[in-house]
Formats: sequence, structure tokens, C-alpha cells
Amino acid sequence: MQLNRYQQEAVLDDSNACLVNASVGSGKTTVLIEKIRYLHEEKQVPFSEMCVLTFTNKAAGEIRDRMGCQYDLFGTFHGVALRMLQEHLPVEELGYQSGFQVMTPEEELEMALQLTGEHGLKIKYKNRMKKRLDQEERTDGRKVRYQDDWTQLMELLKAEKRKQNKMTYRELLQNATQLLQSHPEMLVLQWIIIDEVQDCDHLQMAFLEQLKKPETHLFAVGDPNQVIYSWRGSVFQIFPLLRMKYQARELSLPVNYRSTGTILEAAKRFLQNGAPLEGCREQGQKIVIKKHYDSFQEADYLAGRIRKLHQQGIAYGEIGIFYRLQSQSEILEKTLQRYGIPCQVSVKKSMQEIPVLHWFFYVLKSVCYPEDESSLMQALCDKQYGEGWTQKKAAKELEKARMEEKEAGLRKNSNLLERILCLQEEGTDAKKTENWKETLLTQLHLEEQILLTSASYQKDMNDVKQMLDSLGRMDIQNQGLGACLNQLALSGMQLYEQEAEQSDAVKLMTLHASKGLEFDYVFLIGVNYGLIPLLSGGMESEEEERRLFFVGMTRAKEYLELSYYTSPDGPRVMPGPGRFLRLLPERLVEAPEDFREQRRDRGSAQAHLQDIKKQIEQARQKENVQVTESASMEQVGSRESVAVDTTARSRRVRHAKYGIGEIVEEKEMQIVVEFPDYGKKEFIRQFAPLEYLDT
Ligand SMILES: Nc1ncnc2c1ncn2[C@@H]1O[C@H](COP(=O)(O)OP(=O)(O)OP(=O)(O)O)[C@@H](O)[C@H]1O
Repeated sequence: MQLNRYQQEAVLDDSNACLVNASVGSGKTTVLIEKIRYLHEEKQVPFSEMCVLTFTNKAAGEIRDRMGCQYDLFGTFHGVALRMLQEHLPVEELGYQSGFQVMTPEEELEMALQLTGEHGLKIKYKNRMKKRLDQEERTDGRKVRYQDDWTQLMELLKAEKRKQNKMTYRELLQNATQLLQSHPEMLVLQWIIIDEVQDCDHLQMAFLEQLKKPETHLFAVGDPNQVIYSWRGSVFQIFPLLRMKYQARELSLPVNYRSTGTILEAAKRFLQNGAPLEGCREQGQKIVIKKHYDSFQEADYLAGRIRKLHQQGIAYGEIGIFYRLQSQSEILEKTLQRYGIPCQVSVKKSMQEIPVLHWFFYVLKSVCYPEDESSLMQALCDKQYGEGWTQKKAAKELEKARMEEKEAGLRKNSNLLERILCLQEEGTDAKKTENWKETLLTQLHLEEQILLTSASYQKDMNDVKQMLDSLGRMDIQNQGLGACLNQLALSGMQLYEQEAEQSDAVKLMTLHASKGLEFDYVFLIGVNYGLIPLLSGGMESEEEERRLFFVGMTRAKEYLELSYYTSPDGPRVMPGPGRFLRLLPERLVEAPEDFREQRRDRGSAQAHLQDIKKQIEQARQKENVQVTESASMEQVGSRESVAVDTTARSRRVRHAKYGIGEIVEEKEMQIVVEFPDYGKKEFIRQFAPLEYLDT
């Protein structure tokens, strides 16, 4: 493939820091790969002196495959931090031993629950513990909301993790950052290359800051118009931030190779940040807007439409159906199956959400780490696949088994505990043999354990085998089972998406999952207010919804169809076309007559604020929705698009959850309040659950 002049400039750039603002479909991946190749082949930079950071294992895998190299520092931020801690940095200084384990969030939760029980701690709302743990990590413990023993629990948890030699995902990055800071000489790289830089969060930025020495070159590629994960904490306006920090040169990749002129022109309506976007293809056909009564009628229509497309020679794999919420997939999937159309729902399922794998992961950990009694307890106490013992009974049995072994020197192999202990005794060499998979399956009597008679036996066995296959692809012979389990703990999220990919099936997925993909035919459904955009409380989330819609539209190469319901199922969903549809230029769309009429009535294609307000009010009345708080709006003050009312008076308000705060901004529809412990929060003025303390 011949690189265009923008792509060439990016590949050949040699500045100390370079930021590439890459439009959708402009060949980001192509440029990244060519850059690495150029540095290695032309500039003789050894792979060992490059660090390539991505956000998904899939992206890292694609780069590694296309480069034909498996170098350690090519991977996700967390994966690279893990390898640095395993191979380059002195983890002992932080109180860990070198063979530490990576802990999944679920494991941390289980540990926290166990500690709560053991120490008789009073923790309010235990069902919210996962959320609180997550928040604790994001805010470094600054948010303690309830009067309970949370602080004590956090201290115990920290000590227990060190004792058990385990690190959470976040701790991997934090610890690597800390050690890079205290040992700046230990890892001096020539190049750092980052993909999808717009998704970096504060922790990743801190890691980058320590990794990049003055002599290290930084080459970062991203698209500010594809920021769809700010709820995960990605840093707002990363481009200006990096530009200022490293005096980075800015380049752009404006040429989109993917979509027809019509699709691109329409998508431009949703562009923010003023980025250039040029097409290079023919105009193509108009974007089709369809109206459906409800999701059932729509599913029938889509099945018929797809059948016809297939008869015309369109491969199922070239068709994508996108929706806002995962719950929308069910009716579609069932209907397509009824019509005999192969389809695949892309669901992000973590390994921990599949019960048999959740259990088997603990079994493997206890085989690999004899000192990890908490994993052994989890494996034994599992009611479905383990022995179903209580913690007390499991501890007693463990003690007994150890005594018996001392006395008789033999294991009976009669239960899971005995089998795990047997495998532990065989030591790590057994796990490195070529037949390690068979050894594990037979010695653990897995078929028996998973119960031959159970209805889910076949699926469970397949899942376990798939997990062992994933481990098998990880060079278990050289790295050992422990290191591979750590990688598995990190990649568990994406494991099943990758492996189950069917080439000739219609793909059903959420808009979030569509990022990075492309299809000839895209059906983007449910463009009703309350779904697309999702009912939200603030301008910040509103803008993110726009970017998400933009991402969805720009996945289409040839044909884009957008649809709405006149009688939607969800209580918070407004009937009729959502305002995003009305933002599309009339000449680019083919729409039903009543849609065009409505549009004429409104007199303008621009959805203005009054319109938004009305829709919000209607939606609220429809369900009498109480929830009005928006997501945290820490950076709201710095947004260019938000008009600040300079006449705002300073007033104190009280919020049931956040306490007393001060109004710092007032706009036509929003109020921004700053709370001492929670920072800035934005509310819709009309529904703000605020008590005004002094007027
Ligand atoms: N110089 C080029 N000439 C022709 N086609 C190109 C060129 N560069 C990239 N492409 C093609 O453009 C398409 C989009 O490229 P790619 O998937 O790398 O884009 P991207 O920037 O990662 O997209 P997105 O951010 O939207 O996911 C691919 O099909 C790729 O082969």
C-alpha cells in the first residue's frame, strides 16, 4: 500500500515528541506499523529499545503479528507494566516478591468480603462494595462517604495483598511508575509509541511521564473525536496537555479511506474539536432513515432486509448492527436465528463472569502457588464445581491432609484438595512439560469435577479447554504457568471476544464495541432520545454521546441505515426520531415522509437547547425519573463549548449525598456545584435535588 503524504510525514518524523491527530479510518494502524518497521529497519532501533503501548490486547496482538515479533514491551499499558515489574524493576523494594500474582477486580472484592467477615467490620451497603473499591482506586481513597469501617478495611486489604504477594491492575501501573521514578536509569528507551492516546487516564499519563526520559522519543497517535471512555477516567484534552508538556510537534492524518462521501459528510456534523476530515471515495448512496413501530417489528424488518442482501451476494460478515444498550440484542438475536441468519453477538464477558472459569482459575492458581491459601479456599468452597465446603471445613481438611502426608507420605487423591496438593508437590517442572494440559485435566479429574451428568457439562468443558488453549499460546514452556496466569488475569476481559469470532455471521454489538471495526453495511438502531443519546444529566455526557454516534456512523463503508421507534419499549425512551437524526443534512438522507414533515415543522435541522429541554422534560414526566445528577464534571470549566454565565452569584446549596457545596457556574439549563469532598458536579437546573441555603 502506498502511504499518502500525511502518513509518510508521520512515519519519517524524528522529533523528540510527535502527536498525530488521526481522523477516523485514516490508517492509524497502518502508520503505527510502518513507523515501527521504519525505526527498526532504517534507523536500526532494536525492538528492545522500543515500547509500544496500546489499549487492547487485540491491538497489541495485531501489531505483534504484523511485525512478526514478540518483544516484551509491545502490549497494553498494564501488560507492559507487568513485564517491567517481572523483569526490569526491583519489586522487592515495594515489599513484593518477584513471583507476584496479578489480581482481578473480582478477586480483590472476594478478599475484601472475607476480611470484612474475619474482622467483624461494619461496612454499609455491601452490594456496593465493588463500586466503592473501584472508586477508591480512582480517587486514591479521597472519597469516604459512609460512616463505617471502610478505612480500616482498606488498610487490612492493602496489608493482605502484600502478604499474599498480589497486585491489582491499577497497582501494576502505580508500582511500575513508582519504581521507574526511583530508578530512572534502569529502563532508558529510545522510542515510546502509543496507539489511541486519547484514551489515556491519569495513571497512564503518570506512567508515561516516568518512562519518557529527555532522550526518549515519543510518538503518539489518537483521535480526539473518538473519546468514548471518559467515564473510565480518560484525561480530557490529552492532545493540548501532551503538546505543552513535551513541546510536541503536531501532525494530522485527515484522509479517510473507509467511507463514502455521503457518510463522511453526514458524520462531519458530529465532529468536535475542529479536526480536518477529508474523504477520497465516491459520493455513494444516501443514508437511509427508517421508522419502526417497536423493536419486534424492527427485528422482523432487519431479518428480511438482511436475507435479501445476502441473496444479492453480500456476505453476512459484512453486515453490522449497532445499538446503544446490550439489552437491545436479545430480540434481534432470536429473530435472526428464527430466520436462519447466522449472527454473533459481541459481548464483553470477563473470565470471572463464567462460573466454571472463575472456579478453574482459582484451581490453577492454587496448583501454581502452594502458599496461596485463599485461592485454594475459593477453589474448594465453590458449591458448583469445588467440594462445596465451608471455609472452616476446608481449613480443617487442609490441616488434616498435611498431617496425613507427613505421617504416611502418600496422597489418596480422593478429593479436589488431595489432587491439587499432589500437583503442587510435583513442582513447577510438571507444569512445563509438553503434556501439561493433559496432566492437568487428568490429574485434577476435571470431568468428574465438572460432573458428566450436568446440563452445562459440554459447555463448561469447552470453556475450560479454551482457557487452557489460551494459556498454551502464551509460551508456558519457557515462562512457566505462573507468569502465564498473570497474563490471563490481565487479558481475561477480551479472551472470549477474540476467540469466538465467526467470519460469516452478522455482527451485533453496542456502539462502544464497534470502535476500531468496519463493515460494508451498518444498521444503527434505536436513534430515539433516551437511547441515542442516552438520557443523561449533563453537557459532558451529551458530548460523549455525540462522539459515540460519530464512531458508529463512521464504521460504515458503503451503506448506513439509521432507525427510530414510534412506540419504543423502554420507559425512558422518547417516541420518534432523536435529535441526532435531525442534525443530518436533508440532502444526504432518504427518510419517511413524516420525518421530513416534522423536520419542516421545526424549521431547522439544528436541534437547539429549548428542544433538548423539552425532550428532557417529557422523558422525565414519562417515568417520573428521579435521577438527575450527571457524571463528575471536573474539567467542565475548561471546555471551550460551555458558555459560562459570568453573572452567576455565589450561593450555598445542600445535596443529600454530597453535602454542602457552592454554585460555581450557572447556565441556562445547568448548574455546576463544587463540593469540598467530591469536586465539581453538574446538575440539570430544573431537576437539581438541591436545597438553597442562602439566597
Ligand atoms: N495509504 C492508504 N491507501 C489506501 N488505503 C489505505 C491507506 N491507509 C489506510 N488505508 C485503508 O484504510 C482503512 C482504514 O485504516 P485503519 O483501519 O488503519 O484506520 P484507523 O485510522 O485505525 O480507523 P478508526 O480509527 O476509524 O478505527 C483500511 O482498510 C486501510 O487498509
